[in-house]
Amino acid sequence: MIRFENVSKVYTRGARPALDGVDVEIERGEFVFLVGASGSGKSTFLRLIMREERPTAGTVYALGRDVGRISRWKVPHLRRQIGTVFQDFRLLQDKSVFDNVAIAMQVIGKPRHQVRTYVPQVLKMVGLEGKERRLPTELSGGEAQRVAIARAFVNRPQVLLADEPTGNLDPDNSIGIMSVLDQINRQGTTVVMATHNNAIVDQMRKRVIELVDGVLVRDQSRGVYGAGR
Ligand SMILES: Nc1ncnc2c1ncn2[C@@H]1O[C@H](COP(=O)(O)OP(=O)(O)OP(=O)(O)O)[C@@H](O)[C@H]1O
Repeated sequence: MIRFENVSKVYTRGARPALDGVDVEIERGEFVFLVGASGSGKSTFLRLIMREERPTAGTVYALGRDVGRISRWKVPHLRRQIGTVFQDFRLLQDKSVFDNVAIAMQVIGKPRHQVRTYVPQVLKMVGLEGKERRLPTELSGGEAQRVAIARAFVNRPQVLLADEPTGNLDPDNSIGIMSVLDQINRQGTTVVMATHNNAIVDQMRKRVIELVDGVLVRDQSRGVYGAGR
């Protein structure tokens, strides 16, 4: 599903690599935490998968393709199959909850009857039934992140990448968000989540990949945040 083969990423010539010789494989249907200190390369790892960056050396495969080499015009097609969620939600502030999610379907040309059917279904799944007409300013942080997840998932991507999705949330809301991500994973979507949230990682007992200064130092199934360190 996702494979890094000896991947390095150097943003600025002469600077320390953001990723340094990373080799790892993530299978279809897995749930993986990516942990490490600030600046250890977690966001870079995710950006390489969605082709926001290209590797300086090595190869990144996602969904059967060499992501660094697909032509520019095929990048949108790749991204359709990869949902993304960020710490800061990134909602359209002047659009309702419903419209924030509907847009993800409309931009890829899904017919209106499908939008009317699937948007309420996915909003229900994330626990926002009855809040379709609210604006983002009328939501709590936890609710806003649920909208962002609904938007990322409504087209049923094969992969969901989440960069610090609980970073702005209190512990209760974080647990709620993790339960939604877990449900999504149980429906078959591969989830890769970068996080500093040790309580969440310790509680979920999923695979943990740890980066230190761009080097993969640990890959543990059913791991915890700071094993053996
Ligand atoms: N666009 C960029 N240009 C230059 N350097 C960058 C760029 N993006 C990231 N870096 C550098 O690459 C390294 C890894 O950054 P990255 O954002 O991947 O780390 P991270 O683990 O996601 O950090 P955080 O937890 O703070 O988000 C850092 O040293 C960072 O300063």
